[in-house]
Amino acid sequence: MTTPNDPNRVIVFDTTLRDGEQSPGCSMNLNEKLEIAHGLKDLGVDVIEAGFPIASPGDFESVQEIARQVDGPIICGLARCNTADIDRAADAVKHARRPRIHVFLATSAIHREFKLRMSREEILKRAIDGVKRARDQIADVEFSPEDASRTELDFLAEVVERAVEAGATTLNIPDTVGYAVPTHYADIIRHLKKTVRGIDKCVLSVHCHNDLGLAVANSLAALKEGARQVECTINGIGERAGNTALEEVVMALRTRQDYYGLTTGINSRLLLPLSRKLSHATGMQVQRNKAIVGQNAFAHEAGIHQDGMLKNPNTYEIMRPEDIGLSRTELVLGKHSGRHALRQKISDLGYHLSDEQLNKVFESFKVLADRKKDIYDADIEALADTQIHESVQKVWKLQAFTCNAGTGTLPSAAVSLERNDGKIHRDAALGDGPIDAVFNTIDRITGITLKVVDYRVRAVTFGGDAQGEAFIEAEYAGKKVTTRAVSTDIVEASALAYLDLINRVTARQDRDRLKPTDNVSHDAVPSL
Ligand SMILES: CC(=O)SCCNC(=O)CCNC(=O)[C@H](O)C(C)(C)COP(=O)(O)OP(=O)(O)OC[C@H]1O[C@@H](n2cnc3c(N)ncnc32)[C@H](O)[C@@H]1OP(=O)(O)O
Ligand SMILES: CC(C)C(=O)C(=O)O
Repeated sequence: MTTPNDPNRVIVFDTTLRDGEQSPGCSMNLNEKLEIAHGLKDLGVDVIEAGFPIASPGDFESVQEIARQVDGPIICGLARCNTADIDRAADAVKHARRPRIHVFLATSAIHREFKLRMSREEILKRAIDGVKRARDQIADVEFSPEDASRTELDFLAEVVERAVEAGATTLNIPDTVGYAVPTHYADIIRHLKKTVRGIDKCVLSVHCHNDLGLAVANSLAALKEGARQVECTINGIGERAGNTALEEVVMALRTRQDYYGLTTGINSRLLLPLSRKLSHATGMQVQRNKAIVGQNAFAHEAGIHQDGMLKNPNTYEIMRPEDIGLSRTELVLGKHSGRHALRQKISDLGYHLSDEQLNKVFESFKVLADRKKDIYDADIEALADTQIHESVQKVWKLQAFTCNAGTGTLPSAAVSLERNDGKIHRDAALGDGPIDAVFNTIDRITGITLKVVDYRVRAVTFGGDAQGEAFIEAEYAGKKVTTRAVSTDIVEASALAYLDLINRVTARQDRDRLKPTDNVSHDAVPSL
């Protein structure tokens, strides 16, 4: 039997594989169902409604295999109130260590009149017969008066009482069409608890649909009134707008233990992995802002929130991400973010900018965020690199140069550089061409030799006075760096670009010479 000893322990009845699978586009094959069923067992659900065995040979086989292979939870099969359905369900679940049959019959006037075409008396008889037939085969029988929330209260109480008398061990009160609202649903549960004889011998269960977006709220309201089984599905999948989302109801009970005083047997850290597994199996994506398992559920973009989160996560999070299986909260950078979050991101990316540098990056970040929806780490790196690049102290400045090239002459260059101490350094060298000669001369003056691995020039404007851009990719101490410079003279553009790389290397060497205690933003110097 399923009645837990602890009166505050809620039985989690998962119907992902039955009601969940009824949602269009969510059909699963046998292997997928087995995989989900094992996941549900690991998650710690108490009951797995594995399918509706009469529905198809495939459904029967799935329920049967789950009953055979998944040991731990109660394995349940659904049946209408007729002999064939009940016997088929009994056959499917019989191999489970703890089998259950779930029989249902609609009780509301609209279903009686238009769907079943049965009188109240016929409904009572079919319900009693159904429960008895199930009880004859399996000791654990759940009965559901379908569309209970739209059923006349007195008749609902009568059907439920007769089902108890017939041997039902769990009484489920479905809000089949998601019509209930929390106070109304709580009233129904309270009324049944007060008026139905023998109801205390059964577990009172709730099964809610989300047509008005109230499935979880209604379930919680019923649990507060004394229901002790909640029927739900992973990601809230199910007919139409879905069922009560397991992850939401479980985390609500856990987070608001102070209010409900109820517990479940769920290992909440497996919620996200199972949610993802189900999405993959069904192809049904979880909406980004879905509670608990949505991509945004633990993501913050607003600067004021990010600042609060960095100071103390409790300011804007009521659950810890790791409690649902997420490694950490995400601070998403976007147009609403502030300096605190940007600083954190920049630091996570390995930069150590000064306040002044950060402010400059922040300004360009805001301009970028206005234009761009998603800001990636690479965007932030580019902004930080640009800022660092601009703030590198220029040790060497090009003062003058000449170069010679032509048929029958050796390509040569003479270069004059000014160091930042004001001294002028001059030298000359040969090369494979005039530009190579300029680079060689710069090497001789500065004492640094770069290995150029890529070199390109292109015109960046039009006409005879077009600006030429020189692009250089070079290697120094095993690290690659690129730069570009623009001039109307392509040899000068090349010399400027090369000198820019030399300046970065020099800055890096200077940094290495500085003591760690110096009040300088050392790591702001890009590595070469
Ligand atoms: C609220 C819920 O989620 S209930 C579960 C709903 N899930 C499903 O329906 C999915 C699986 N269903 C199926 O594969 C098919 O509907 C089957 C195999 C069960 C039945 O198929 P069919 O025999 O062709 O009947 P069909 O689905 O067209 O109609 C349902 C019949 O069951 C009857 N019925 C509905 N609920 C019940 C019930 N709880 N007890 C007895 N009979 C019922 C209907 O009145 C109708 O009977 P009728 O043929 O005499 O008019
Ligand atoms: C079979 C019952 C419990 C059902 O799925 C519903 O009423 O929604």
